[in-house]
Amino acid sequence: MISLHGVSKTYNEGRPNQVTALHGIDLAIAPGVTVFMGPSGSGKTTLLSLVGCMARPTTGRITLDGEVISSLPERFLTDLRRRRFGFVFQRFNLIRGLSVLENVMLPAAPLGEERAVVEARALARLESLGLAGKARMPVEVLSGGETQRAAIARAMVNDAPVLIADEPTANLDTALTHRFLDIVAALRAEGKTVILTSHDPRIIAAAPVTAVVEMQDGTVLEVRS
Ligand SMILES: Nc1ncnc2c1ncn2[C@@H]1O[C@H](COP(=O)(O)OP(=O)(O)OP(=O)(O)O)[C@@H](O)[C@H]1O
Repeated sequence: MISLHGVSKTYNEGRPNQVTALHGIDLAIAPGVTVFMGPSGSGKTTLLSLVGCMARPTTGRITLDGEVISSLPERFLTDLRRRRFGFVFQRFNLIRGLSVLENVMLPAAPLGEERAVVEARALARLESLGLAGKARMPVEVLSGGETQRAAIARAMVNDAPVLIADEPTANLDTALTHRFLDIVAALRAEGKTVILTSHDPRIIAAAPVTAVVEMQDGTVLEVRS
């Protein structure tokens, strides 16, 4: 369970271009699939970056399974980020010149596990996402949908309990969106917490979604679950 207590975020504090992106958010995110929606600029990406410990709130605190994560020193935060969170970026950010398998194994490198252990886990993830046959190929040969699945495999290689994805279906057609939702349903069945932002009505109406959080002007307008 992730909890936000009075979380605010102000960018460029004290400067003429100061923007308060989040205003005193109180919210609980349970295991399952939570989708953040709302107009552009309503604070969705900012909220995801705070929950994923990529930035710190200006005020308030965030807890993960009861542990305060919003005020940890940077060196603990980096480790926590690697072990507890997987990220799928909108552009997927796979590294060209490396194979699919090498890309998927990357987030495990700093954790110091044996290469064979990580490779087995990465291959198992690729297999479950239907990409085992492409593991040794360069990422450049993947289609759009395959690239997304490789990015999900990479995000999940450390078996993190929380997957965060910003607009994951923005560039996908209907068939690939449904495929993505099947993957999300499988992650939910594994007991993971999946946190998404989306403008896509197909996602919001989808079966695996457990909660929809509607944001407006840096506040939570409504939570439907
Ligand atoms: N790094 C930053 N520096 C300054 N202002 C920022 C920064 N990131 C976001 N903002 C501002 O914070 C507000 C919320 O932005 P955010 O990206 O969180 O919204 P969003 O709901 O994710 O929008 P979109 O749907 O367009 O991605 C906006 O006014 C934006 O301009």
